Amino acid sequence: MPVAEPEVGLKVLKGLARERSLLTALEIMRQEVGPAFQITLPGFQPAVLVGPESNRQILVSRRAHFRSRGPGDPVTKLLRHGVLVEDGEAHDLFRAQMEPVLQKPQVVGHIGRMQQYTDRVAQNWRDGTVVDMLVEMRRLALLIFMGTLVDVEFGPDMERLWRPILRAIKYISPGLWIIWPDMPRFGYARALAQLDDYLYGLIRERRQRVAAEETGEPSASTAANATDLLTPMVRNPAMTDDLIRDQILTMLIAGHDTSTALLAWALHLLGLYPEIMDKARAEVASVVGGEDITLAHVDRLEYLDTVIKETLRLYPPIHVGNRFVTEDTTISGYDLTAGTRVMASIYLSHRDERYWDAPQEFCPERFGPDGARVPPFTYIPFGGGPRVCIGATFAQIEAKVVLARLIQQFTLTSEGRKVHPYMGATLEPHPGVFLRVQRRAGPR
Ligand code: HEM
Repeated sequence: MPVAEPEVGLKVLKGLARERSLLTALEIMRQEVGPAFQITLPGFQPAVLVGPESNRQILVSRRAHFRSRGPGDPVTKLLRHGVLVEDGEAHDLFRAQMEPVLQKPQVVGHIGRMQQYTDRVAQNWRDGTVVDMLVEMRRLALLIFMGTLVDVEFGPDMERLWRPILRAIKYISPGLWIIWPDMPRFGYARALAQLDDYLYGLIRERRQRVAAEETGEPSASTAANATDLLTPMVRNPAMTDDLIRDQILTMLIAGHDTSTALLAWALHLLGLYPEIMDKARAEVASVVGGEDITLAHVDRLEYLDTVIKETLRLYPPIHVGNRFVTEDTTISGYDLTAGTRVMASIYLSHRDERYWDAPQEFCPERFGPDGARVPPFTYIPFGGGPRVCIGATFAQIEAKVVLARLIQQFTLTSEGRKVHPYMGATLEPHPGVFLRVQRRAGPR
C-alpha cells in the first residue's frame, strides 16, 4: 500500500495546522499519494481507499473478508449488540426486524408529524434573531426520531437528556482511544447511566401498554399495527430488555446525529448560496404554496431533492466506512493482511476528480436531469450492499419535509461566519450554522 514521502508528511502537517481539519490531511494524501494510501502514524495505520471499485469490493463483493467493529471500539462498548455492531446472523435478524417500519409506505405516514415538530421547534425562534441551526436541527431530529420511530413524546425529557445524548455521541467520536483502545474514559459513566435509565423505562412502559392491549384494556394508542420500532420488538419474545435497549440506542444515535448534520449542512449551504435558496423557495412556493406538506408535495419537490443530494455529496455525515480485515484479501489490486483497519473514504470518493466535474463546488444541478452520471458506488452517502443505511428513506423524506417547511415559513440568511467540517461521530459544521431568521408574511 503506498505511503507518503516525508515531504508530503510535512505538507499534511502544514495543512492540518492551517485548516484544523483532518479532512484536509486526507485530501492532501489523496492528491499527493493517490486513491489508495496507508496512514503511518504511531498506533494508527489504516489503509484508506477511494473510488467506486474499492467501495464496491469492500461493501459488496469482498465484504465477507471484513468485520465492522473491534471489541475495544467504544461503539461496541456503547451499543453492545446493536445492529450496527453485529455481523452475520445476529445482524441480519435485528435488521430484518426493523426494516418493515422503515419502508417508504410506513415512513410517509410520519410526514404530518415531521412537519408539526418542525413548527414546534421554529415557534421558539424570535423574529430577526440569529439562530444556531446545528443546535436547533438536533432538537428537531430528536423530536422527530422519538415521536415517529419510537412513538414517544421527547419534548418533556429533552433538556434532562440533552447532555447525556451529547456525551454518548462524544464517547463514540474519534479520539485518542483509536490508538489506545483501553484508555480510561472519565466523565461518561453518569451520563450513559442516565440514558440507560430512560431507555429501560421506555421499554418497561411499552411492555405494560402492549400487555394492557392484549388483555383488552383501553390504552393510549394501538400497538397492533405499530409504525414504530419499539412496539414490535416488545412483542417479540426473543427480544430481551437488553437487546431492545441496544437496538433503540443504536437507532437513536445513528438516526438523529446524521439527520442533524445533513439538515445543518443543507441550511449552511442554502445560506451561503442565495441564488440556490431562491430557486428552492420558488419551487416550494409553486409546489406547496401556503399549504401543509403532503406526500404529493414531497414527491414533486425535485429541485430540493437535488439540494439534499448535493449536500450529502459535499458533506456526507458518515464520511467513512470503517472495516477490519478478517482474512487476507485484495482490494483494487492492493494486498491487505488480516487485522488491517480499512477506511473506505466516502468523503474523498464524493470529491474524486476522476468522476466529478468541479468536485469542490456546490452545484445541485449535477443531480438534475441534465447532470453527468457517475459510475455506481462513486456516490454512497448511505453506504451500500447488505449494510446500506437502514434509515435512508426516512432520512431523505425527513430532510425534504423539514427544509421545505422552513423555506416556506422563513427567510434565512447567513451571518457569514466561517464553518469547517468537524469529525465527530458524524461530519458536523463547526462551530455551528448561524442564520438570521425572519418569518415570512402571507398565508400559512
Ligand atoms: C442523512 C442521514 C443518514 C446518513 C447520511 C446515514 C449514513 C449511513 C451510512 C453511510 C451507513 C453505512 C455505514 C457503513 O457501511 O459502515 C449507515 C448505516 C446505518 N444507518 Fe444510517 N444514515 C442516515 C440516517 C439514518 C437514520 C435516520 C437511521 C435510523 C432511523 C439510520 C440507521 C442506520 C443503521 C442502524 C445503520 C447500520 C446498518 C447495518 O449495519 O446494517 N441512519 N448509515
